[in-house]
Amino acid sequence: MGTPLDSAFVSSLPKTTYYIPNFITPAEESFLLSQIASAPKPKWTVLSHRRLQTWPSALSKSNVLLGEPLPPWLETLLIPRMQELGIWDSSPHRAPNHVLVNEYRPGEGIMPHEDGPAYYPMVATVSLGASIVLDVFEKSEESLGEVRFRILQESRSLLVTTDDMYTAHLHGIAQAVADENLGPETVANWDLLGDKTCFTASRYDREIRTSLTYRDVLKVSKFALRNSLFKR
Ligand SMILES: O=C(O)CCC(=O)C(=O)O
Ligand SMILES: [Fe+2]
Repeated sequence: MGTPLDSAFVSSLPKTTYYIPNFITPAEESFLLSQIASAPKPKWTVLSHRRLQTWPSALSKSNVLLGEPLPPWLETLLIPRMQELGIWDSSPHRAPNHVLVNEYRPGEGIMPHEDGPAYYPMVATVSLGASIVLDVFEKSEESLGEVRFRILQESRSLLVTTDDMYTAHLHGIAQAVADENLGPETVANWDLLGDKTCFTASRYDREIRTSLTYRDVLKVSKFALRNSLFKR
C-alpha cells in the first residue's frame, strides 16, 4: 500500500530519512516568517553563527520541558499535516511538543552535532525563506570531520530524520556564503527535489534561511501549568 511517505523515502541515506518538497505553500511560508519576525526581541538567543528561538521554552538542565502548549502559529498549520503522514505515530506524545527556530544569514551555520537523548529520536524540519545544504557525518571517530552525505533542504520542504540517521550520525551546516558542487552525485535527495532549476549552475548563493525543527521532548513536567493555576 503506498503512502505519501513511501515516495518521500531517501534511499541513498542512512535509515530513516524522508524528504518532501513543497510541504507548505508560499503563503504559509510568509505567514510563518511573519510570526517569527513578530516574536518579542528577547525570544531570540543570539549565538555567534546563527540566532535561535525556543518554543514554548528552553529545557531544564535535566532535559525536562515545562508543559505548556506551543503557540497556535506553530501548532495549527503544521502538526496535523505531519500527523497525517504518520511520522509521530510512535513517539510518546504522538505529537511534537518543542520547536527550535534557527535563522542563518549567508556565511552562518551550525557545527556538527547530534540532537541527543532529550528527544524521541526524530526531528521534522520545515525550511523557510531559502534553501541550504545540511551536511551529515558519521559518529564513529575514524571518520569524524568528513562529510558523508549532503541533503539539500529547499525552502518550504519537510525533512524527517529518525532511527539510525538520528542516533548514529552528526549533522551541521557549513559557514558558507554559497552551497557549491550541487548535483545528482553529491546531493543525497537530488531526485526528490521540488525544483532543480534553482540549482542548474551547481551552486546556490545563500540567503537568509530559517528552520523550524519539531521534536518530542520525552520528559514533560506539569508543574508550570499547576503553578499558573495556583496563581490565579
Ligand atoms: O537548521 C537546521 O536545519 C538544523 C538545525 C539543527 O540541527 C538544530 O537546531 O539542532
Ligand atoms: Fe540539530
